[in-house]
Amino acid sequence: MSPYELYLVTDDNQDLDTLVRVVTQAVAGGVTMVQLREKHHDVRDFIRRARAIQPILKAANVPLIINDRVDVALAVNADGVHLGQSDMPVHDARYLLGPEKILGLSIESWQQLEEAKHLPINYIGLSAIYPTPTKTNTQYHWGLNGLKEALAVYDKPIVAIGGIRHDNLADIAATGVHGIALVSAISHADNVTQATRSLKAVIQSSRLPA
Ligand SMILES: Cc1ncc(COP(=O)(O)OP(=O)(O)O)c(N)n1
Ligand SMILES: Cc1nc(C(=O)O)sc1CCOP(=O)(O)O
Ligand SMILES: [Mg+2]
Repeated sequence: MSPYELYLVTDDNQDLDTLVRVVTQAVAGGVTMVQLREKHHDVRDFIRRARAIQPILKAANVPLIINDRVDVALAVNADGVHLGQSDMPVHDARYLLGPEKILGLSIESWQQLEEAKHLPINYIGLSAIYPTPTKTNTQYHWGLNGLKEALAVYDKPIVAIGGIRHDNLADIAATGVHGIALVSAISHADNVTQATRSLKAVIQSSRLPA
């Protein structure tokens, strides 16, 4: 099983109590990785929110990934960082984080995919599979065929992100992609645990036999 299989990216609009509830319930439902994504809070709140969810994730052995900020990841001793194309360059991040931490990079074009083959990263986020209201500044939409082609030419794990929900999940999972990252399908569910279990069941039943 890939550690990226069902990857929750948190909703930065949710207050601390909601964040803790969503992460607790998503872990109960079987998420395999959690990224804390903060776009509005200051660095103190970012660290506070990371420390609030960290014990829940540690108890369940679910890695905590910090979005954008290597300093926050180092401060809380998170398991890794996810960087975009305008965040800290990956060589600098790898130098600061050391060889063991998980480092992910968003890939928004075929040229970036080619360049990523030579970078010291653990996985890429294929940005974005479909347009999504959760992040409106995505540069390119890979679609199902782009995802399949990327899987054919890139050797490290690929995480699909953007506009993935219950009704299009099976097709994405059937490509054999290593991970599926979701914000709203988990964070905005009425019953987070049940939604997570159900998403995971779709992923596992859609995978081609090895
Ligand atoms: C798993 C994953 N993939 C892509 C992204 C997007 O990162 P980025 O391009 O840096 O955009 P922001 O999330 O920082 O707005 C991601 N966060 N996670
Ligand atoms: C955080 C993020 N990054 C993306 C990218 O394509 O780089 S899309 C995205 C948000 C995904 O939200 P939802 O699952 O609600 O569509
Ligand atoms: Mg970023």
